Amino acid sequence: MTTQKVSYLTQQQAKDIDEELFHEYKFSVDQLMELAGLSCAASIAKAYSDAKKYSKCLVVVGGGNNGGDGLVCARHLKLFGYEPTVVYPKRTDKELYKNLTLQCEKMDIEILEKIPTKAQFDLIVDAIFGFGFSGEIREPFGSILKELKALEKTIPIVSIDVPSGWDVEKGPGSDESLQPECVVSLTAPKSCMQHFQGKYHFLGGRFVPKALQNKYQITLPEYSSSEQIVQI
Ligand SMILES: NC(=O)C1=CN([C@@H]2O[C@H](COP(=O)(O)OP(=O)(O)OC[C@H]3O[C@@H](n4cnc5c(N)ncnc54)[C@H](O)[C@@H]3O)[C@@H](O)[C@H]2O)[C@@H](O)CC1
Ligand SMILES: [K+]
Repeated sequence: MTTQKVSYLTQQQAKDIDEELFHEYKFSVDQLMELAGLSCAASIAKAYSDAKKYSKCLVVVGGGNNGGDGLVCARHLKLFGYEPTVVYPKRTDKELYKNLTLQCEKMDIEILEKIPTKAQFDLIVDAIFGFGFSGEIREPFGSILKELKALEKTIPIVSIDVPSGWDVEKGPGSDESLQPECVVSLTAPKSCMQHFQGKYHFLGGRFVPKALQNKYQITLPEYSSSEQIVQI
């Protein structure tokens, strides 16, 4: 764990940095998503390293880029020896998402529409909402978050970037706000993470150019050598 200082981003700053990465630095979405999803799987492999004990991972995927990170994460978890199942209630009608879904299917990762009631899982990956979340939670995600909340006391939840149901800046508020055991912040933690009380907080998404970091005056902990993640 690091004791170095870390900055927290407002929702607008997260969106501005995202825009700049794509439009000024000309990264493509799939480039950054691959690194983001990989760092989530790497964080899981670090915090929940016993791939037998935590074999059955349920990856719950939303319709935006946070969901895309979840699909990439599922693929890497499989390569790391876990047995992920994806729940993808509203498939995104874009080529990138279709490709990510196909890649999972071709790696024998089951893709379901609903959370199975009978199956037992060892770990839940929350890839429902990231920094693009706002307003009242719309269905089917309100019901899905309720189902996950009923499981969170017995199964550890790992949230990608922002715990779903949390206001990106103010933190948990509604009854549907998850209380994850682990969060993997991407690029830099969002303001809501100042309210995080879980066990593990990692930073991943090691793709921020120094000039961009300086422009937004973001202080981040140092990644060591070739590591994709650093524990905060
Ligand atoms: N530059 C970056 O920082 C990167 C960000 N990435 C990921 O991209 C995420 C942001 O992606 P997006 O901007 O696509 O946004 P999100 O994926 O956070 O959220 C957008 C999705 O949630 C839905 N949604 C929003 N509010 C809702 C509500 N109240 N009820 C129901 N549905 C709601 C939208 O319809 C949309 O499908 C980040 O959190 C991170 O996970 C990574 O993929 C790569 C790089
Ligand atoms: K999330």
